[in-house]
Amino acid sequence: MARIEIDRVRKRYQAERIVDLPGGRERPALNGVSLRLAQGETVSVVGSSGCGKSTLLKVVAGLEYPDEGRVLYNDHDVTYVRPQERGVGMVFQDYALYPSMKGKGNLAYYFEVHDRTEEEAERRVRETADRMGVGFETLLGRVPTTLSGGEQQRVAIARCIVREPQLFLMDEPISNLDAKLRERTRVEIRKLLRKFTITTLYVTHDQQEAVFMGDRIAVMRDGDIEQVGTFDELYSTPANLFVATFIGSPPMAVIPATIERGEVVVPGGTWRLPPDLAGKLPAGPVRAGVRPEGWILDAPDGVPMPVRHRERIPTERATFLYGHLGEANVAVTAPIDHPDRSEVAITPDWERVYFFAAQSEEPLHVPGVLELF
Ligand SMILES: Nc1ncnc2c1ncn2[C@@H]1O[C@H](COP(=O)(O)OP(=O)(O)OP(=O)(O)O)[C@@H](O)[C@H]1O
Repeated sequence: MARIEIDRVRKRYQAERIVDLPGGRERPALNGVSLRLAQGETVSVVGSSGCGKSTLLKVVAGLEYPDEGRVLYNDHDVTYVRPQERGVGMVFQDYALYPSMKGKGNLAYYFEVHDRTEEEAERRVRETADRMGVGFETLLGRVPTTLSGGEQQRVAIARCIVREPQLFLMDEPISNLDAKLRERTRVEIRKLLRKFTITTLYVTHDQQEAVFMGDRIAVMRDGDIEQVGTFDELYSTPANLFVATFIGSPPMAVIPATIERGEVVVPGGTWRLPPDLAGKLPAGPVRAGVRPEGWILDAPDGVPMPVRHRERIPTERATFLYGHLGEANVAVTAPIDHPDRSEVAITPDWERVYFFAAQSEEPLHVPGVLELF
């Protein structure tokens, strides 16, 4: 197990394959990324396609070398150490099991190529199988083609664990599985990670999976990490508008607004600001950010919102009402028995509303945070 430090890593692929940004600018796959993982911690790396997640993982594994920056395991600089000397276990989307070997052979192969004794291999495979939990033993006697995707992924994970890696690197390990199996397998992986407490970097494009797996979550965009934190930190104190809208489902509504004489003017109406907020926000255009649970329904100063559709969430005893204010998509949490109406009136709960600059992603006001200026 190791403490990992990724220190200002920059990685640019060959010029002809670099992604172009609008305006002819080019950007590297990693743009000076820093991240620390505590011993035994799982950090999820989440972001949309092409943002650099896999490249980050490859640099940490030693499969790619950075142009600048360093990677340290327990304070040792391993930036240019070969992957096989780093003690990392890697699990990818395609299971990459040795197809001709049974589960047991897949686990024991490492000991064979490293000239370890058969007794050691036997003992370690047995210990790992025991720790992998119920039903794993039976997978040892089967070849990969006879296993389901989830089973193959369990064998792939066990094949890493049997080598006692310092670090686990997982890149979309369950994205090839169907929805039901994905759910089951993610619970299983999470349990294993907790049980073995191996430091893990877990890459996914799925926000919910990132939240489920990670002790902390790193949100990436265009080669940069925008913010790292627990789900609660990212949800309640997002560093910018991108993180605010990326984390949370349904997402935060972002409503173009104008601050004028202590009021917020939005498409379809006006809300009066409480005095502390009125004194804090600059007059002129801003963007108001409100999460589904941050609305008050049918207050006297509510702005009308036509309800386009409703989604009942029985497990939460709630209904989401979806509509628009101007161009902005809005989701509102309502009680499960909220009457089916074509229009509701909505007012932000001022204790929960965010304000962002109109032209940049900078937060102007984050609820619960006293001073941003
Ligand atoms: N071998 C390569 N050569 C050239 N460009 C590459 C190479 N690998 C990745 N890239 C580019 O670098 C950027 C980051 O890619 P990367 O695979 O790290 O993103 P990602 O976030 O993992 O994406 P995805 O979720 O689609 O796998 C992308 O623009 C990609 O096209």
